[in-house]
Amino acid sequence: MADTVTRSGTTSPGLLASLDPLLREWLPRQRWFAGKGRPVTGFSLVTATELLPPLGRLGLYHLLVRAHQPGSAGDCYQLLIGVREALPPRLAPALIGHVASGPLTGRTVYDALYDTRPAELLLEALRTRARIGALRCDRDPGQEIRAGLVPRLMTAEQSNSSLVYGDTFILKLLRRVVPGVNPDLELPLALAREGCPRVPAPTAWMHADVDDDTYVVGVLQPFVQGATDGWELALRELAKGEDFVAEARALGRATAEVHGALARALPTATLGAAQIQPLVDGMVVRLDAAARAVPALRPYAPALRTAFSALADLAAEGHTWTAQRVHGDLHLGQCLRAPSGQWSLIDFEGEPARPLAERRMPQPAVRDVAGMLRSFDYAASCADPPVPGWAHACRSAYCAGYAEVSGTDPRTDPVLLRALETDKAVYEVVYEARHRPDWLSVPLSAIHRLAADLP
Ligand SMILES: Nc1ncnc2c1ncn2[C@@H]1O[C@H](COP(=O)(O)OP(=O)(O)O)[C@@H](O)[C@H]1O
Ligand SMILES: O=P(O)(O)O[C@H]1O[C@H](CO)[C@@H](O[C@H]2O[C@H](CO)[C@@H](O)[C@H](O)[C@H]2O)[C@H](O)[C@H]1O
Repeated sequence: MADTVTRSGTTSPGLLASLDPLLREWLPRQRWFAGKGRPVTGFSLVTATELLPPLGRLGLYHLLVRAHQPGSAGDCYQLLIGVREALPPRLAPALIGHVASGPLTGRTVYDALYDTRPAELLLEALRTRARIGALRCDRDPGQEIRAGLVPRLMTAEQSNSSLVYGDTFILKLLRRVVPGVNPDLELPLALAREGCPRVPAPTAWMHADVDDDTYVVGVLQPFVQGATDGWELALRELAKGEDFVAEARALGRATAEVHGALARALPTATLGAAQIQPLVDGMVVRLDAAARAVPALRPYAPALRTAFSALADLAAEGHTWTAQRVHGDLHLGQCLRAPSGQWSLIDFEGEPARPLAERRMPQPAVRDVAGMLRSFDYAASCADPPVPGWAHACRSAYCAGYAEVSGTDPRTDPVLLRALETDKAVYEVVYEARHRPDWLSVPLSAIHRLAADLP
């Protein structure tokens, strides 16, 4: 690969100027674009690496670009831009546009993740630990990567983009990137070191080095073949009127296994009043912001605040909690069930909208439990006709499974659980209002229950 790759630089400024009008139109339409609802007013280049020169049939650029928007410094996105004379019909969905000015005038540019050759180049770069321009690949020497695996782009609704190679590996290319240690690589690596089998161990990874900053831009891991995610499975069982108790219990056990391994692998902390107060303050700030953004939440805000103040009160009385690294955005869709029945947890990025430093802070492990409990509630809300008691049975089984492995039933700390479930439901209200307004009633019905402090 090295001989087909040249370090970029000279063409980059002209390159971005010529892409600018096309990206302004294309970027906001992408599922993974985080700045929805605000116009993109321009771009600046963070780094550009020419992977294939645009002289032949196919040119290829790896870019990190900052998209400027009113009211923020602008998020940085990873783009893999292909350049061709014209797009074959199979690449029509990848079209970004036709360049009207600058060094690529007259050429067609497109999202190269849809294209076989660029996807192959990425795997080859990881396999060979390539260093190309800003890109630096590394891999686990203990795992073999066979050359020549056939790539396909996943079509699932995602916050990032993933390529599957021969049903053997999956490469997640992070779209919105921030400099620093990314928990989506950090935690699976730590779990692999602990020998935890509940999380696919990273096989290889790619960084972009820009001045003093390092961005994690891609993580390759074994593909769990024939897996079904917990959300799909739960909906399937609900549609048949079947309970999900055995799976919920297995998920509780899997979550506790992962928590145990994370607590062994990475620092833990004790949270007393001094540490709980900022945590509670954060919950209140998020609630207030959510109530400003979503008017339907406002009538519940005073009652919801009592869930948070009760936690602060308990801390003031001298109660302490253990904090550790957690998944941070655990829900049924982040759990994969292999045909063997084994569960794996994926996507350790945390809630994407939160600052990285916050996502990497030790927290009560019950935060993940609260996420899963909310998820059973979500699934039950989708059932038509409703299956009475389904969510309650799953929630109980999940907590019981968690207790079997960890020795602690999350329900024995109802104040913490209610605060964290409330915080999650508030997050979901904002998430749904922003991304899926038709679903807003799902977290709002939980808000109604939590505000009344009902089980
Ligand atoms: N190791 C894996 N094996 C099989 N499928 C996977 C694996 N990792 C992710 N997936 C699939 O890819 C989808 C997206 O992965 P995820 O890490 O959640 O990405 P995102 O952060 O973009 O949401 C998952 O919902 C799952 O269907
Ligand atoms: O998987 P992501 O990291 O992109 O997570 C985001 O999207 C999720 C929806 O796809 C969202 O999850 C919410 O909806 C799920 C059902 O679709 C439900 O199972 C979850 O419990 C609920 O929170 C997640 O909150 C968001 O961060």
